[in-house]
Amino acid sequence: MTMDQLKRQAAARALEEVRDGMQLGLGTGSTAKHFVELLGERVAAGLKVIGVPTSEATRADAERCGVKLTTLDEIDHLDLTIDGADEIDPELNLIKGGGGALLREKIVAAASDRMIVIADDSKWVSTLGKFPLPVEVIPFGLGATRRAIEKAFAECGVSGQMAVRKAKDGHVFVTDGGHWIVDAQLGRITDPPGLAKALSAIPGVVEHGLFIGLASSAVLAGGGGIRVIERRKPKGDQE
Ligand SMILES: O=C[C@H](O)[C@H](O)[C@H](O)COP(=O)(O)O
Repeated sequence: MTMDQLKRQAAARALEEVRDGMQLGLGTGSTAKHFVELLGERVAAGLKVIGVPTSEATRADAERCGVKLTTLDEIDHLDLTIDGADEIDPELNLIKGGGGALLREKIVAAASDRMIVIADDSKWVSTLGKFPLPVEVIPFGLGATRRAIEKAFAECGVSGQMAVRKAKDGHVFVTDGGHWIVDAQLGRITDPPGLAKALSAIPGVVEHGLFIGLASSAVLAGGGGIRVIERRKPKGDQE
């Protein structure tokens, strides 16, 4: 089975959790795209849901698939968010933002009663950090922000190369919110909640790709079938 087929299987399993009338957060990336397409098929067959997209790319996909959309200004909460991830650890802490959508993804996940992470099982790791950690920053004062990020890394016992993300055309990658992303090659993040807190305290950091205590469950598709892992601690618990 190809990686893409595994992603679609995980998306299909998560779709089983969707009920008529739900307000959904719609994630970003190649796995979330499968979910939006499968959701579109259910909508065409009569399912009534409304979604909040986490990126302009997902907005376009959802519109193409006939999924009705709204915003977090028009509704006050979401029942369920389905999104992919770049890494998932056994506590269901995540690294997200490989596609640059981390800011809207985190706002949507935080506004949602539940978040299901869908992935092929190559995303499952014992310790986060092999995937470069995306940190979304304001371009103004970037030198100072980078120094503050380095200091936060040192205080949290991690270090590694940082690079401003470039788009395929070689220009600086600009997020949907108009910010830049610094990717940090940390290798091993031993205290994800501690690092998340330290990064959030830096003025030039808009958001970072550590999702702590947000995922309720993970659906992992692999050669041996599908595994569903439930988070043991309540949503928002970072200890
Ligand atoms: O910014 C992008 C998102 O966080 C994605 O959910 C993440 O990068 C995983 O994407 P994919 O499903 O394409 O591996």
